[in-house]
Amino acid sequence: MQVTVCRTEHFNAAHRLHNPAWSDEQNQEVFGKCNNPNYHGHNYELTVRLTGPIDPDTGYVYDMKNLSKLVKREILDTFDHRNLNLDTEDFRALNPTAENIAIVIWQRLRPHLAPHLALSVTLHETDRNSVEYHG
Ligand SMILES: Nc1nc2c(c(=O)[nH]1)N=C([C@H](O)[C@H](O)COP(=O)(O)OP(=O)(O)OP(=O)(O)O)CN2
Ligand SMILES: [Zn+2]
Repeated sequence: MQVTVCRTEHFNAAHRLHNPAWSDEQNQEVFGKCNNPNYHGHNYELTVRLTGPIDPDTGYVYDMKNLSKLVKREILDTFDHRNLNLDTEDFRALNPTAENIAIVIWQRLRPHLAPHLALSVTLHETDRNSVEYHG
């Protein structure tokens, strides 16, 4: 029997959507206000889901306290209250769209989880915009 456990966390970060291979005009046309040279911020809401069998000894798929600690260590400590473009190595050469942020989060978490657990992440960038990545 497979069960999914979920943990939701929040982080605040600034970013700028920009393609350095394009002209300023093209960047403005495609990314609009998200291309603001002085950056802008979002209150990101992140949900991490782990799917797997229930351990008969604990009754847990995965201890959510430990999941919280993992997300804090691997994601929040790096991204919270940072400028994603300037302060993080992850987005030095990668446009910090919601899609790319979700993939980076998944890649940061995956090595720390047992292979039998399926991992997916949902990232809300605004109340109305969200992306999902399942690996
Ligand atoms: N596929 C993607 N499209 C867009 C992304 C993205 O990461 N992936 N990002 C943006 C902007 O950065 C931002 O998320 C959009 O902000 P905004 O237009 O203010 O969105 P809201 O939901 O708050 O406002 P609405 O007016 O309801 O759209 C754009 N696109
Ligand atoms: Zn944005």
